[in-house]
Formats: sequence, structure tokens, C-alpha cells
Amino acid sequence: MSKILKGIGASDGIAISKAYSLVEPDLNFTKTSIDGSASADEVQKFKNSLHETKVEVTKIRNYAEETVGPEHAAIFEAHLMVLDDPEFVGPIEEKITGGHSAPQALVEVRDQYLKTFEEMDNEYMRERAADIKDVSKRLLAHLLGRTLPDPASIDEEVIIVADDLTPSDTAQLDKRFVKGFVTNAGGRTSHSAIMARSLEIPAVVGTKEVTSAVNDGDIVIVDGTAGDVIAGADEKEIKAYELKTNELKRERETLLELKDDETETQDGITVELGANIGTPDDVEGVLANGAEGIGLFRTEFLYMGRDKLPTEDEQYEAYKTVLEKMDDKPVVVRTIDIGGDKEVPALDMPKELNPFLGYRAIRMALGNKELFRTQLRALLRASVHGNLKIMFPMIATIQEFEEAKALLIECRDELKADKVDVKDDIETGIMVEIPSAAILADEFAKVVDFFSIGTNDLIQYTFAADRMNENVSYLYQPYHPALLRLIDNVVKAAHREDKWVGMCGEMAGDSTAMPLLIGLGLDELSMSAGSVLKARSQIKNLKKTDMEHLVEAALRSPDSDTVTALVKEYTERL
Ligand SMILES: C=C(OP(=O)(O)O)C(=O)O
Ligand SMILES: [Mg+2]
Repeated sequence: MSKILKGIGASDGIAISKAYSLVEPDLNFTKTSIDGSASADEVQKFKNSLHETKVEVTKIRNYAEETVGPEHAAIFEAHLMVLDDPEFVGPIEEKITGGHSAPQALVEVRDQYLKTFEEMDNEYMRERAADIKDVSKRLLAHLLGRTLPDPASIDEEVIIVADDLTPSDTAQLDKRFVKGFVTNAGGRTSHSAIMARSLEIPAVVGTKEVTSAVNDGDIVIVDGTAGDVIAGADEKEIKAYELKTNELKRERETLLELKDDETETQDGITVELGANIGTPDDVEGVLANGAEGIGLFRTEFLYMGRDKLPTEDEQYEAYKTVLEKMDDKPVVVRTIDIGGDKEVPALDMPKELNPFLGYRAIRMALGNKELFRTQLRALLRASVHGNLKIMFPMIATIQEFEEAKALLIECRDELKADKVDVKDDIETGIMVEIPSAAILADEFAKVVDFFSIGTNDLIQYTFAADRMNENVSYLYQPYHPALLRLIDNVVKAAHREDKWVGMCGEMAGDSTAMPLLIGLGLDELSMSAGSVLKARSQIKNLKKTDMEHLVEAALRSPDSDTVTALVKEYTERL
């Protein structure tokens, strides 16, 4: 019997495949002692597990080297070194000979090392502690006969089932094998959902119970458009969804006819449609979907899923690749936005009580100038390879923008003094995602070259409702007049100063919001690549002057329901 779970559709499309559970097994065990005669067997058992672990880590290392490159595979090299280190293995064997069970001996030696390393307050030693922790977990799983999930070793088509996926887990998913994912937690604008959209993998989040409803190997259907998950699907259900997949394919083929068109309303107003990306690999999807530029390159993904920070040269190569592939089309690169739900293991970030209100994005970049300078220098060097625009995230005050811009100019002058080619007229703008910036947009408009409204955060900060928390998701209201008035204020302030204003939050690709966004007068909309053609087709059917009347009424409405009713009324008249 199949079971239908309801969640939040996080990334469109249908996937049908076997479930692969990313749930960690219980590695607890009961403490037993071994008498002298059995200790030789116990040592042998340990050696066998050690061997199996080495084989497994070697396999993971080779696979990582092939798929994500040697720099990401280096961490597994360090793990193999621990497994070969007599100073790690020796004391474990001694403890077993002294009467400990193998799991107990391993855990005791591991804890001794961790205590010593963690007390050392030295980054290198902390990394070694992380290696010991990782390797011991794998070894313990072998000793106890339990299997650890390992997304990097997936080499057949699967649908990942997990409690939650961190952005760095998602960054490591290989699209060739991972056909979809379903999680218990999360919302439409959590970063794992955003990554799923840029990878164009169907995903459903926030199901609350998928990890208990689905077993490893069950056939699962993920309908990322409807937010449905069918666990243990039968033949009939699979057939029905295969038909639906074909229908979607046909719809897509029709949309593809619009790939090279301009995006123009019925009354001749053009809107630029961009796509959001996280890595250079995403550019393929941007071009395949006919986007006219990149409205948001979330560069923090270059820093995630690895244990060292990317160097200036590595970043330069990444930015250059994107700019060249985009062939003079605009590319808005946002400087590092970590913190919140985006953690970078290579940076020792403090744990905070309120991470979304804490040391995040520009705050962290301005507090960590060397890290910021590395990125700015890489961007400036890459600027000669295309149409680069630089954008600062989470700007709350004009002083933050000015400080960031001053650092950019300082880096530019330094490079020029060293005779490095840098473009002179790079536009610099800000994300409007904090209400203070939206309210003071008239003052900001005098100093920035452009705005891009980040509704994912602007909504959460306007309604004080965590974008990741299902319990307050009823307050996360993109169509609410309070939000529309903020957007209206930003657009008007920008246009008074002849500056362009875009939107790069998820609302930019939302078909219910689209009539409002056209009426509000946004110049650019940047969304998941997969939404671009649908948005183009929708805009072609809208008349800007009508949508302006819609917006007038919407701005005077008391709540979201009234606004959505108005949108319905205006679009039904088409
Ligand atoms: C685009 C945005 O930034 P991010 O989703 O990366 O926080 C936003 O807040 O709308
Ligand atoms: Mg944001």
C-alpha cells in the first residue's frame, strides 16, 4: 500500500526512483569487557573493520576526485592517513588486549585525541580533530555492522530522503544520480530548496514525516510542483506519473519556442529576465532556459562543502568562467553571504542564538577584511572578461555600503598599481532585503548604481517570521500589502534617480506575484533558471497599464487575501 505525504513543493518536476535514506544510524552500543582468551579475536575483528573502512574511504576519495575535483577529495586523503597512523591504531589495539571491546577501545582513544586537539585552539589541530571524529564514526559503524549514509558514494539513480539537508549537503549532490529529494524540515526559501531549483532537481520539503514513512529502497514518486510524495508507489501510480511527466515534457517543448524572444508586455514594456546561480556549472541551465543574464550569483556556494577557503586565483577562475560563458550578458555577482543557514566549515563561525539576525553577509565580510579583499580582488580581475556588476548583501545602513565600496576601490587601485587590468565602470549595487534599506531607498538611490530586492529575507524580516520554520510559515506572506508598499517605495526611489531595480528573491519567479511585479515597475526579475520561460510566457500576456491599476488597489488593501483576490480578478479579465 502506498502512502501519500503532503509537503511544500520546493522545486518543480516529477521524479520516480528508489529511496536513499540519509538518516544516520544509531551508533550506541552496550559496554562489555572481553576476557583474555577472546581478545585476539576482538583485535582481528578491529583489523577487519579497519580494512573495510580503508576500502570504503578510498572508494569515496576516488569518486570525489572524479566528480568534484582533487581539492574536495583531499579531505579523504587525510582520513586515510588517520587510518594508517600507528599512533591512532596502536593504542586501540592495546586497549582491546587489555580487556576492552573494540567499539569501547575505539571510542576511548577517539575521545582522548579529541580532548587534546580541541584544547589546542589552533585551526590545523581543529581540522585534525574533525578528521578523527569522521573516521571514528565510519570505523564504529563497521564494528557495529551498521551502514552510514554517504551522498558522495551514490552511483545509481535515487531519491534522497532526509530529516533536513544543509546547503553544503545539497552542494555535493550529483545530479546524474540524485533525481530528487524529500525532507522532513524546511520551507520554499530555505537554501536547500533554492539549490534544488538551480540544479533543476524535483524536491519536496517540510513533509514532517518522510524519514519514518519511507524505507531505503522503496519506490518513491516526488511531485515537486504539487508538493506531493508517494511512498511505496504501486504500478498504477507509477504509470499515472509517467503520463504526467510526458505532459510536462510537451509543455516544456512549447515554452522552449520562446527561448530567444525578448520579454515584453502586451503594451511594449520590456522586462529583463535573469537567472540565479550558485556555481559556474549552473550557467548551462541559464543558457538552456533563455535567461537574458544572471541576476544573482550566490558566491558563498564556492566556500561551502570543502574544508579550505577558495583562494583568489580559484575564485578568479570561477568568475571568469561565468562571465565568459555569459558572453557580455549582465552578471550580477553577490559578495559572500554566509551565516544564517549557510555555514562554511573552513571558517570558525561562532554559534549564535539568532543566526539570521546575527553576524551574517556584509557584517561578517566587513569584520573579516582579508577574506573580503580576496573576493573583491578576484572579482575585479575577472571584470575584464564580461559584463560584471557587483552586489553587496544584507545592507542595513548607507555606511555599510560606503565601507564596502571604499574597500572595493582600494583593491582596484592596488591592482592597477600592479598593472593588472581592471574594468573602470563596474556597477555596484545592493540587495534590499532588510526593511531599513527599503524604507530609506531614496537616500540609498543617490549612492548605489542599482537595487535588487531579496524578498526571501525581506519577507522574513518584515513579518519577523523565520523563513525556515514551518510553524510560522503562515506569516511568510509575499502578497501582503506591507511588503508591496516596501517594494513600491524602492522602485519609485530608484527610478527618481534613474537607477534600475530588480528582484532576485523567489517571489520574482512566482506566477501569482507576476502581475503585481509588472505593475510595480521592476526593471529586472531574476529567478531559478527553470522558471524563466514560464515567466516570459506569462508577461507576454500582461498589459502594464492594467497591472498598474491592479497595484494601486493592492497597495490600499488590508491583507494578502484581498490582494490575491484582486490578482485573480484582474488576470481573469485577460
Ligand atoms: C535572494 C535572497 O538572498 P538569499 O536567498 O541567498 O538569502 C533573498 O534574501 O531574497
Ligand atoms: Mg537574502
